Amino acid sequence: MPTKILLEGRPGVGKTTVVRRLAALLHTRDVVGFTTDEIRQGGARVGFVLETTTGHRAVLAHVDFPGAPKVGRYGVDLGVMDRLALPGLLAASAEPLPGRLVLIDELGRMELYSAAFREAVRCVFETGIDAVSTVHAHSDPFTDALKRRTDVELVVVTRANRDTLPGKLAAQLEHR
Ligand SMILES: Nc1ncnc2c1ncn2[C@@H]1O[C@H](COP(=O)(O)OP(=O)(O)OP(=O)(O)O)[C@@H](O)[C@H]1O
Repeated sequence: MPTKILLEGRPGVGKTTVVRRLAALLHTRDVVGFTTDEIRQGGARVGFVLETTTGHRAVLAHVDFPGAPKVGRYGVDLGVMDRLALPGLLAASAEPLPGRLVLIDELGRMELYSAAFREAVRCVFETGIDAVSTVHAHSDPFTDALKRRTDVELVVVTRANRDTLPGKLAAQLEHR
């Protein structure tokens, strides 16, 4: 049975750091997916950049982007989800090769504005592929349904466990 792990955490608790460290520890896995990180300017957060595991980067959201959609102060460029985030997820679920692992950071309000992304995530969770995804702690019908799935392990990321989680998860995912 494939391993599906959701890493839930409050904003800024360290979810992206956990999945980046995890990816660096996964020597036997072919990791496909993306992470999102904040862009800071003069100490203030001004946007978010999306980076694929293959090294492609683009600004997903920025205070200077007009939107729509807008999430808080940020205009979101949904084209970035289509161009960068989706192809890897769709390819991985279409052909769930042995050793492949999907990494998604994160299932958050900005990313979930894309209906195509939601559909790609649904495919990943329906297919027999291992997946690790970070997820916001907000209540939301799409992510609430994923969290309720009996085949999903929901792990809450806290300041107390964020340093040990990458190693624990790597051990779980490498010994297969
Ligand atoms: N294990 C850690 N030890 C020390 N600092 C950390 C650790 N993990 C994260 N941080 C710091 O906390 C901040 C937020 O980390 P990170 O971006 O990983 O959190 P996040 O939960 O993904 O945030 P967001 O909700 O904005 O996506 C960063 O400045 C990061 O350097």
